[in-house]
Amino acid sequence: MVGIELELAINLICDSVDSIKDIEEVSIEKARGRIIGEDIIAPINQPPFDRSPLDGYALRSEDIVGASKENPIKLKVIDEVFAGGYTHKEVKKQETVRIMTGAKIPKGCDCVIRQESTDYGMETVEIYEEIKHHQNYCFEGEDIQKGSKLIEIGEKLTHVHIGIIASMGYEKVKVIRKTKVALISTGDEVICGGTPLTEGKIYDSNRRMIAARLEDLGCDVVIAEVMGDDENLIANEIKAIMDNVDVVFTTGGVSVGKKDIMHQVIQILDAKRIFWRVNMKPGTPAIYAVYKNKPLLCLSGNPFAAIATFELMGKQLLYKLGQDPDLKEVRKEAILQDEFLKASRGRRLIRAIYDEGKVYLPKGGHSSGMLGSMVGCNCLIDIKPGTPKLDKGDKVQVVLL
Ligand SMILES: Nc1nc2c(c(=O)[nH]1)N[C@H]1C(S)=C(S)[C@@H](COP(=O)(O)OP(=O)(O)OC[C@H]3O[C@@H](n4cnc5c(N)ncnc54)[C@H](O)[C@@H]3O)O[C@H]1N2
Ligand code: MOO
Repeated sequence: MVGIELELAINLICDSVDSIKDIEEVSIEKARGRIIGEDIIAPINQPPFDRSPLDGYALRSEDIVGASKENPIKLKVIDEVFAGGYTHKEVKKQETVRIMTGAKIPKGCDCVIRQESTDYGMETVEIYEEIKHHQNYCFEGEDIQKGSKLIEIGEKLTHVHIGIIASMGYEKVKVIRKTKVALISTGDEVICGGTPLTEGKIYDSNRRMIAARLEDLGCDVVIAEVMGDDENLIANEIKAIMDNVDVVFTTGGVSVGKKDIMHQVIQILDAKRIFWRVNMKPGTPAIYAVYKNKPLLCLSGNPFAAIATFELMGKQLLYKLGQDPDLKEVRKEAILQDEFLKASRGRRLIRAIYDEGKVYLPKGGHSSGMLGSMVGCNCLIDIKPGTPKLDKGDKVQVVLL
């Protein structure tokens, strides 16, 4: 093999770029899935006051010792308090306040009795059950203590984080800005959808497919173009867009054909080529270069090769840039449930479906140019070089997508 190992390729790619440090402030409505750019320290207690978890009566537990249905204890109701309100009255011996769930517990009370254990009295109330000190009592700060660290810089915000941030009264949060990506599909045979398909042409799938995947991965696709085979045009375009993006991905034109123009594009740009060819199938002829200190990853035009190498190398590059922990490569051992009869002289990665330790092959072809059988696949089986075939029951390693 003439290329480098996949692991080395990933290391070279990741070592060549710095993580994005730019922070932007976004409304919490838009913050789900973003990487937080600051520690969030609680500015208040949650709940912000001692409150009732029940609809009932707030009282002093010592006043109702021994209370039961047979031996009710009568208390004077001195006020009524709803969630959102409060009373300034202090509850003294043999007194109580009618209270609703979520309302602030009045001074003097140390517990709340549920209304079902009373006669629901308005002026006075009969209590039918004894409860203890601090029973049915929510303390200020019992959920979140003022000053505690709620979210650490670098965490990915889930809906639960958003709930917590919202409970602290914040409307905005600082996050790492999204990774800005440009995509270019090359090849004179590649045309955009919506135009008639003429002889020898094919519709572009790579640009739309990778753009959609980039959205899944939380990136901002700022440019997505179909550009033909003119190396000067492509080089000029990359020159023009590189300042506005963090990374450029291209597909097509990386192999050894007369029109495999990405080699010339890299020369015209005077970009630093880091590697060409990775010891694996699909996507062997991938090229990686650095231009204006930014990454230019050129993938094979074959749609399966393009998406597989994007998943293996492109995703790790995006992980380094945007620091989204969900983008880190995950490998699992699995037991193959089908056979794969093709010999793998070199390392081969094939599409498959992983489910709880088992892995299934999809129906349909496995070649680099075929995308149809990729539907529903959620992993790549990493087949070692020199594997004659895979049998049902073989233990394999998969890379989750
Ligand atoms: N003599 C040799 N020929 C080839 C070799 C080799 O070593 N010696 N390597 C083969 C391998 S492996 C691959 S992979 C391909 C890679 O070719 P390129 O990356 O240069 O890609 P293209 O030739 O431009 O396209 C390949 C294939 O994919 C179709 N394509 C391209 N772009 C798109 C797109 N945006 N959407 C859909 N389909 C696309 C294109 O029409 C070709 O059919 O080279 C082998 N050849
Ligand atoms: O390396 Mo290429 O993607 O197999 O056909």
